[in-house]
Formats: sequence, C-alpha cells, structure tokens
Amino acid sequence: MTMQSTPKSEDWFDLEADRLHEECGVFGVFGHPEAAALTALGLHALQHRGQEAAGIVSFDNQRFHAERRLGLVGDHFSDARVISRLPGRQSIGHNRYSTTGETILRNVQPLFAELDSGGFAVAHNGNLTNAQTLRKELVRAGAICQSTSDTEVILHLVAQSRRPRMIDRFVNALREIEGAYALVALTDGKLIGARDPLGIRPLILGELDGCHILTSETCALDIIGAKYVRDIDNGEVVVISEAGVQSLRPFPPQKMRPCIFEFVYFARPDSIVQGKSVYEVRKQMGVELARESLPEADVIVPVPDSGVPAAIGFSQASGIPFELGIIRNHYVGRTFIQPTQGVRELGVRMKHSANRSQIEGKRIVLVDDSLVRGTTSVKIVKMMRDAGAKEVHFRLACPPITHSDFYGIDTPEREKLLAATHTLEQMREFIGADSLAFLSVGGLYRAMGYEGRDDLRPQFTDHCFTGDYPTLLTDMIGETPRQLSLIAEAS
Ligand SMILES: O=P(O)(O)OC[C@H]1O[C@H](OP(=O)(O)OP(=O)(O)O)[C@H](O)[C@@H]1O
Ligand SMILES: NC(=O)CC[C@H](N)C(=O)O
Ligand SMILES: [Mg+2]
Repeated sequence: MTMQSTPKSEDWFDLEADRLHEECGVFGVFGHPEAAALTALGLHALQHRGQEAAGIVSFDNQRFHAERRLGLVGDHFSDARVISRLPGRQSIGHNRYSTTGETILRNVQPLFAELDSGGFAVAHNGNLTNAQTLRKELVRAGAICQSTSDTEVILHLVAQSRRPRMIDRFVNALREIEGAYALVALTDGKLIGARDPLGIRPLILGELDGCHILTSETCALDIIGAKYVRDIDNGEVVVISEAGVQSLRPFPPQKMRPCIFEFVYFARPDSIVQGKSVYEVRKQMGVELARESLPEADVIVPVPDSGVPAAIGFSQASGIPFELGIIRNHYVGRTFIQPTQGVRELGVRMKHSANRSQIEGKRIVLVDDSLVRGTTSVKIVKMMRDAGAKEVHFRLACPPITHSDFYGIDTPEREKLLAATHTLEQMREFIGADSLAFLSVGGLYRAMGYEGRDDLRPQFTDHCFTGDYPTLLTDMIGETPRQLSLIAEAS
C-alpha cells in the first residue's frame, strides 16, 4: 500500500520513539452471575498475549466496577476479595504488556468514561495508526486525556458523537479510527464487540450456559468450558443484550486479512484461529521448512516454547529425531515482549538451559518460530556450543522479519530487527551458527493451506515479512515509519 505522507509531528508529541508496542488479550461476558470470575479465568488463559497489566470492569445494572492492576492476572484476580468487588452479570477484561515508560496504572485497560448517555468501558487489542493525529485534534478541541494510550481516543470520539443512540456513536467512532482493533466494550445494558475492517486482530464469539462470551482466542473458551460459536467477521460489530446477539456491518465489505503473526508466534497453540489449529499450522511450517532447507544432522532441538510445534513438524518431515535439548524454566514468561533489551537478555538467560545429554557431540538443528532482534538465537547457539554440540544449524519457521509492526505487536524501529539490517550470511555470523535458513513467504502460505501468497489480494496481513502494510499509516512520518508513540508518564 502507499503510505500516507503526513507532516512531521511536533516534538512534544514524539515522546517514545524507541519502544515496543504490545499485543493484548480481551475478554467479555454477558449475562452470567459470575461474570467477573469467568473474565479472570479467560484473562488467565490469554496471559501469553500480555503480561504487563490486567483489568476488569463489571456492570451490576446500576453501577460499573473496575479493578486494574499492574502484573499478572493470577497475582491479583485469583483473590476472591478482588472478584467480590466486581459484581454484576456483565463484565469485560484486558491483558496488556508494554515498555517501561508505559507501565503505569492509568494506561491499564479497560478504560472507562462517564458519558452523557451513561457509562462506557472499552478494552482494545491492536494499535491505531491514526491515534496520534486524532488525539492532537481532540486535545486542541479541548479534550482532557486521562491516559496516554491510543485506545483513549475511542472514548473521546464516542463522547463527542452527536448521534442519539450509543451504538451509533460507537460506530461513528470506528469510522474515524484506522489500524488494527479487536474491541470489547460495555455499556449499561450491552456488551459490544468490534473487529477492524480487515480483521487484523482476532475476536471470537462463544457461549456458556446460554450466556455470551467474547474473547481474543478460543483457549479462553476452553478454560471455562464454553462453546465456540464463531469468529467475529472483519468489519463486524456485535451488540449483545438481553435481546440476543445483533450483528452490524457498518463498513463496505472487503476481503479479510488477519495477521499471520498470530499463527507464527502470538496465539496459543491450542487455539483455533480463523478455523485453523495454530498447533497444526505451526507443525506444517516446520514441515515446509524441512522441505526447503534440510541440513545433515543428528537431532532436531526446539527452542521452547513457540518453536516446539515447528520442530516436531521438521523432525517428522526429515526423519531426524526430535529431542528436548533445551529445557525451559516455567517461571519465566515470554522474552520477545519484555519492555527493554536489558530485561530481554536477562530473560533469555533465565529462561533456557541446555540439556547436555541430548547435545554433546551431536550435529543439531535448532528450530524456532521467529527471529526478531536475535537476542534469543545468539544466546541459544552459544549455549549449545558450550554444551558440546558438534555443529549448530539454525532454522526459523517464518521468513525474515524485515519490517516493523504498527498494529500492536512488534519492535518500534526497523533498525532493531536483525533481518532489516543484516544479510543472511551476516545474520548467521551474528548468531554464531554453522548454517541459517528461514522459511520462505511461499512456504509460510503453503503451511497455511494455500498454494502460495496471492500478491494481488493477499490472504493475510504479513507486512512484517513483506513490507505490505494493509492500512493507512497516518501517524507515520516520511519514508521510515515510526512505531506509533503516544504514551509517556508525565507525572
Ligand atoms: O530474536 P529475539 O528478539 O530474541 O525474539 C525472537 C524470540 O522471541 C520469541 O520467543 P519468546 O521468548 O518471546 O516466547 P516463547 O516462550 O513463546 O517462545 C520467539 O519465539 C523467539 O524465540
Ligand atoms: N497493543 C495492544 O494490543 C494494546 C492496546 C493498546 N494499543 C494499548 O496500548 O493499550
Ligand atoms: Mg521463543
């Protein structure tokens, strides 16, 4: 797509260019007596999507109740006293992670506003690519922002809409925003779900004992024993009330383009995304990778956790035995999404250790799902050599990540992406492997069940690998788009 050229933003607004943007999980319940407890369980199942903070807002037909915390879901929302402060049959929740500068309570979602029409809470997975532009206009017009999150512009747009019905005001707000969003929102009487016009971020409808559930992933349905009903369509808004589920389609129809990185890394392997088992697809990525680039080796070693299914596929396709040559400490979370490079490096050392008995004297193939900055691979290759590996071959079950993400998941700057600044040979040298290979874009699409990428009408949002951004990037500047950067702690 063509990037919209916009005037350079003012310095006061360019607060945190060097930061990681986060991926989140959302969950909503309508009509269950234990709505908040179910939401806490759902958020626990979605913990992999964000570990910085969690929040729940409930509605008891009179008042809204909110609990927001920095930290993991289980650290706070397993406490019955916290749940008892969230009464009502309606509830929404959010998991979040971000950089240090943003690790502040006032950015923790769901965000809430008291509008003239009543209370309105919203939780957002994704990232808006024109939030900075909208926010400037809103602030100039007198809006007082309480958080520094892109999501807050949605509240202001809803508040300012002159339409009489809340749902029309919400839809009006959606027409203003660009980028990626899966939203769950709560009004006094309705649970609302919305997915951006391309369906970049996932949103699922489920059902438990006749009550309705919205969630980022199906694994959050499984934990509470709820049934999968369907994926929310791209550009669809669902309004759930005592009258049932009403579906609105306020945008012109267009082909869905879900984010392919959900399949590569973000989603939990037991989730079904767009009808596909994430586990099966990841295994198939390993199969395609083995077809494309198979070194002579004695053993296939996965880089836990996300590399495991691809390594199984690689092993099955190649006939080379699969062994757990790296043991993962289960008390350390994801490292790719830690806020600073220092913490990420520490995380990798704390997280993985070599299983010498499976490594020593062997030619090993390490299989990981993706390489972002190279932090993990450098450490792991050295660890394998220190454990006596004879040869270390590194295989990545997705193509080189050459472009930043502006839809909520990736590094802020291209310079931080190893593949954006290094050739294949330079990367091999950097990580210290005997050989290095990535799955091709064609192989990735074959693993997804297609003959290949349809370059005219691509099936997925895959800009990380192709540079093909599917939406306007209104907030970005010139040739090198910057990660949207709105958030700083002013106090
Ligand atoms: O090149 P890097 O910057 O090191 O990032 C890439 C690594 O980050 C991710 O793992 P992560 O540890 O986040 O999560 P996981 O436990 O789900 O694999 C991914 O699976 C790679 O292993
Ligand atoms: N990126 C996410 O999914 C989180 C939602 C939103 N962009 C935030 O910063 O809170
Ligand atoms: Mg990993």
